[in-house]
Amino acid sequence: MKKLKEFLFLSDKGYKDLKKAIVACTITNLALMLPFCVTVMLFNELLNPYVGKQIAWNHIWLLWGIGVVSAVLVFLAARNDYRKTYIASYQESNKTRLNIAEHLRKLPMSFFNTKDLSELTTNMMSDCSSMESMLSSTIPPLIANGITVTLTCILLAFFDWRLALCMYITLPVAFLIIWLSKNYQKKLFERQVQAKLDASSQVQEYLEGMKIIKSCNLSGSHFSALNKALLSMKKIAVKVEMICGVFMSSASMILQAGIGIVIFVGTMLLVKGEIELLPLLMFFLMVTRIYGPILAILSQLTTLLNLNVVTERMRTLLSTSVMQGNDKEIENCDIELEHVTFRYNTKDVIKDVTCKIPQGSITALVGSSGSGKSTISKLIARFWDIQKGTIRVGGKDIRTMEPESLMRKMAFVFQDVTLFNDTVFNNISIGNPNATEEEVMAAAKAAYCDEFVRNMPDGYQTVLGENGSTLSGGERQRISIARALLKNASIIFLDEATASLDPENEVLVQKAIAQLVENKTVIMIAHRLRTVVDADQILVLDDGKLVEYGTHNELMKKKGVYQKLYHIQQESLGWTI
Ligand SMILES: Nc1ncnc2c1ncn2[C@@H]1O[C@H](COP(=O)(O)OP(=O)(O)OP(=O)(O)O)[C@@H](O)[C@H]1O
Repeated sequence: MKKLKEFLFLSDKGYKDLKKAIVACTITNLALMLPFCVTVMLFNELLNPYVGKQIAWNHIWLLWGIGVVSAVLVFLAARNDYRKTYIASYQESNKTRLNIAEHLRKLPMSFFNTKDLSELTTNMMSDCSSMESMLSSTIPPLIANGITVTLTCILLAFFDWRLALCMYITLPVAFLIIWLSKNYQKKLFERQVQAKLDASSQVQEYLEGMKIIKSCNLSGSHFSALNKALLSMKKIAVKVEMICGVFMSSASMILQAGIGIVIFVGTMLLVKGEIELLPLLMFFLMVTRIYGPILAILSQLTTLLNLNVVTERMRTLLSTSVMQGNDKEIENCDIELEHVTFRYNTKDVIKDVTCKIPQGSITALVGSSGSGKSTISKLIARFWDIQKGTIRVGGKDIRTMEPESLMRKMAFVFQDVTLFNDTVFNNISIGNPNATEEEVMAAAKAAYCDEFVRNMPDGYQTVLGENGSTLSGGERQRISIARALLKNASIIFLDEATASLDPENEVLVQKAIAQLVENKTVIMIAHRLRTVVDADQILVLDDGKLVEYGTHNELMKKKGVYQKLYHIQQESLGWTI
């Protein structure tokens, strides 16, 4: 049982609930035997005239009474069983989903580099659902059925051990069939899980790429990839059903052959006068009922034996170590990079970078596309841990800092703004969930959001749709600035937020940014060099190396990479189409 707890990642409460559910299921099973016993006793009374006795009508009425009471008991036991199994298992799987979400938040970004989104969605939804059904409709009934069948077996052996033996003689063979087929079934099951993952990944890609598929008329090739994935999922599902069906039917046929054996042996014993009619009838009745729970055990056993297939991915996910660090406070916001080298996969993308970003300064990161500007800013925010060197904020190595505490000091305004399918108000207040309504409004006003938000159908309570699809680029950008303003972090990262905006929106966003960066340490990733002319220092990156640094004037005088880039951009401004 302890193993089961680890296997299913149960909390202490979940484990206790599971044990309660097993007891509740066993009680239901035992309660279900009451009407059966009453029926046997009724038979006994009604058969009295055939053995020269009188029917005792008071007994019959008493048995009727017991029958009604046992029906009520069955109802109460079933209700209790439902509460203890289903409700508890839904609560537990909800907790597991939240645990996964919480764990994901603490994982380094390198983990997400190796996972695709649909796999994580499957983890949270489908794997948790499988565990939910294990907890509700597989494990408690399976164990309860096991207990009931064993108890019944012992009870029947007291009546007549020979018939009890006949009843259970086929059971080991049926179990053996399922046991021997378990490895084969597991392989099939693994293939089915993989096919489902592939299909959901294809569906996600298809939906995400809908715009491109439509605009480039790619319907044929993309649809065929999706079609192929769905087809192979169907094929493997049919195969699994068929093969599992064959094993289950064989086990069930062999098991139920026990009915014939009981009838045959029972009749022989009756003819020889070694058994009375009533116990024989009881065995006949029992034999038709007992195989139901045993078959249920057999079919659930397959699922239980494949449990690790379902839990394997969850285990990998939940056992991936989270980012370490306990320090919560920093004294200032001076940032220092010392011989920093970093790679995402195999190739170094940041190479031996050493630089200082003083508190309260504006530092611009410039360089050609792919030179490592975004990577440097993500490393300072500890989205990834570096492989060589040290990054310090306020004099402390960021690897010793608790990622959340570090993140509290930082706010980001990126070009690709992420908005949630929630109200405008909630999208802004993500910056500081404890902010009052007035503070949220003030941040929205300062970020020039107030006017367009008030023109929306429900004002601040308007739901934005998935990723704010109903807003323009500039509006989305201003909401993200309001969010950052509300966070009031000391270090601001700007990924040249205005690069893709029209002039009118650009002016508004620039004004909002001016409010945001006042008295802050600012790191801006600049694509257009005219925006960095006033920066306190400019770091020039080339192929992951820091090749130059200084102010605009200093770098222009150097006549190096920066000056070259600057001139190229100046020339391009003069181009017309
Ligand atoms: N998540 C990632 N996984 C693997 N490689 C990545 C990842 N992100 C970036 N890279 C690679 O790292 C290198 C630096 O990328 P980065 O985004 O930091 O450059 P950049 O200077 O910001 O580029 P741009 O100006 O085009 O945004 C590139 O070669 C890029 O392909």
